Amino acid sequence: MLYVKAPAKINLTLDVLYKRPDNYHEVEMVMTTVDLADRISLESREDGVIEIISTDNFVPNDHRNFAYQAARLIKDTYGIRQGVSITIEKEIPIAAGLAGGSSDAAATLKGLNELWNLNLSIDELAELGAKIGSDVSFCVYGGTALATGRGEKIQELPAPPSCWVVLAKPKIGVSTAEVYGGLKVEGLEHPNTKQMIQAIETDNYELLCASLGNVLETVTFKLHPEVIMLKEQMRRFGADATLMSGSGPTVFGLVDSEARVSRIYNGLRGFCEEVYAVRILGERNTLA
Ligand SMILES: C[C@@](CO)(OP(=O)(O)O)[C@H](O)COP(=O)(O)OP(=O)(O)OC[C@H]1O[C@@H](n2ccc(N)nc2=O)[C@H](O)[C@@H]1O
Ligand SMILES: Nc1ncnc2c1ncn2[C@@H]1O[C@H](COP(=O)(O)OP(=O)(O)O)[C@@H](O)[C@H]1O
Repeated sequence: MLYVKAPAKINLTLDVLYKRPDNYHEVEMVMTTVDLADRISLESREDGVIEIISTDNFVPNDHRNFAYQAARLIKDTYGIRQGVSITIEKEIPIAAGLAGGSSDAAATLKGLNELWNLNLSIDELAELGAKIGSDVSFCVYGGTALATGRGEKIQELPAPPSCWVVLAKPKIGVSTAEVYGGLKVEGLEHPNTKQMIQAIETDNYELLCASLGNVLETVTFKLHPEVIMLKEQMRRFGADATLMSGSGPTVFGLVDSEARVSRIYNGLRGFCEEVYAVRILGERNTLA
């Protein structure tokens, strides 16, 4: 049995440059992993079957599961005869903008590389991951990175300034495809990606807070106005800066003092069930 951690990501910036002919959007995103993670265990089996076991009823247990797709891809690409039982202990909220499914796929790719002695490099695993979803390559590397293309081209960045991240997810799920589909690229207010990278490279927490930005907020705010309210509440309870992660609806707040973390956490818990106080992981993953 092999255990692999699958951490969630947040988007510190998310910019869309244009809509591509293949119907994806060309993006520029600064992403980082946080220490809220699913736990994946993998057990090789001789009958060739890929089995998904999860206690969470909202996690698909068939070919729709991204971890299933990762195992299928490895089996088909490298002609592997064995199967695998994949147990997913879900901690990351689903359809939340935190890349839970993509991270499960990335952890499965890394785990199977080890379990089946494939000796693939992290770059090869990231390339395989891009076939499953745009966020999977980033999840293979973890840490902090600039993601471009449709999200699959990854340039490593140093760890951001140390701080706390309070995450709050309203009781709604958001479809990534619907949010991208509702975006009007003309007239967008673009985040300053270069300034965000500078903030990270110079370890400047104030500049990082000032550089947060996500163009998808405009779409999700229209669909679900409660997300704006949550951002405002978080700010009122004392977060230094707030942003929606990915396509949402999770909102995160950055805080540099531990005392304020509990105030924000306790304040939000009053009207939002899913609240987490976590740290930025910062460093890149090593292979499983
Ligand atoms: C918005 C982001 C930000 O990190 O994350 P989430 O909110 O999903 O966590 C990502 O761009 C989501 O990546 P991911 O969830 O892997 O998306 P995919 O499965 O590749 O694509 C789902 C759908 O989103 C749209 N899509 C996705 C990526 C992209 N660059 N342009 C798009 O237009 C397409 O309609 C696609 O069919
Ligand atoms: N391992 C998995 N964990 C969670 N959801 C999954 C998984 N595999 C496939 N899905 C499907 O992917 C959809 C998006 O889920 P998720 O990756 O959690 O969100 P997001 O794209 O917002 O980061 C879910 O609605 C779910 O049906």
